[in-house]
Amino acid sequence: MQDLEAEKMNAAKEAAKAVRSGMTIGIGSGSTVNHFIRALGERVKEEGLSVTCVVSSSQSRRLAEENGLRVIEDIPEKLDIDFDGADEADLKGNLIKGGGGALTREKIVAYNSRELWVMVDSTKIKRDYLGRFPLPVEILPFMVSRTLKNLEEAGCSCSLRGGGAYRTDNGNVIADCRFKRIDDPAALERRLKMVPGVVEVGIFTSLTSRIIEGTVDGVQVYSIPK
Ligand SMILES: O=C(CO)[C@H](O)[C@H](O)COP(=O)(O)O
Repeated sequence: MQDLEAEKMNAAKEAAKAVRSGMTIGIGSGSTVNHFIRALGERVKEEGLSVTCVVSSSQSRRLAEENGLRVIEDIPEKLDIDFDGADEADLKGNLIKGGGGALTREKIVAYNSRELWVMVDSTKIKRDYLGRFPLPVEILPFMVSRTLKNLEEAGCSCSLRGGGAYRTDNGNVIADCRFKRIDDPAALERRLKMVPGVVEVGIFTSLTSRIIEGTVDGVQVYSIPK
């Protein structure tokens, strides 16, 4: 049986090796990122690395601080590298994110970083098309039933995460949108962002620089040309 946790850990440990003292990095959210934070925390403790980070969720913030990382909220310069996970990734670097609900801050952090390194287990890599994982879209709670209908006009069926009870760190709700398949991620991202009430769409395009896929005994690294 595949040990996905071991794959995530291998990807995270490999990524953590790239951090150098003095860097300011982005840190996303999720179980793979949690492995990354712990691996980096060990390096901070053992090697005395000085690392500053901007994190994309309250949960990652807690773990980062517990592991001795310095967390800041804002910075005028771009971050050196953003390290994050994904729910799906293709080999052009298109991603579906937001399984953990932190997609808006994750996209802000990724956009404002020189590089985005994505750490995934082998089940997340999709060689044909994205869209088996329901696409998370963060929306305002105001007139939410109309926003869901407007999203469905793009060819999906939507449900509110937790029946509407789930709230993001920004106080919004998440619509999980089921498409049969996503053939043109960039066009769909643009289309959904036009719907009033949509705060952010969990499709990430043109941001990824590197995908680190954890395998049973190591990693496979894919560099994504810009
Ligand atoms: O986008 C995310 C959170 O919003 C995560 O990166 C994504 O859900 C993957 O999580 P995990 O590493 O637990 O599989």
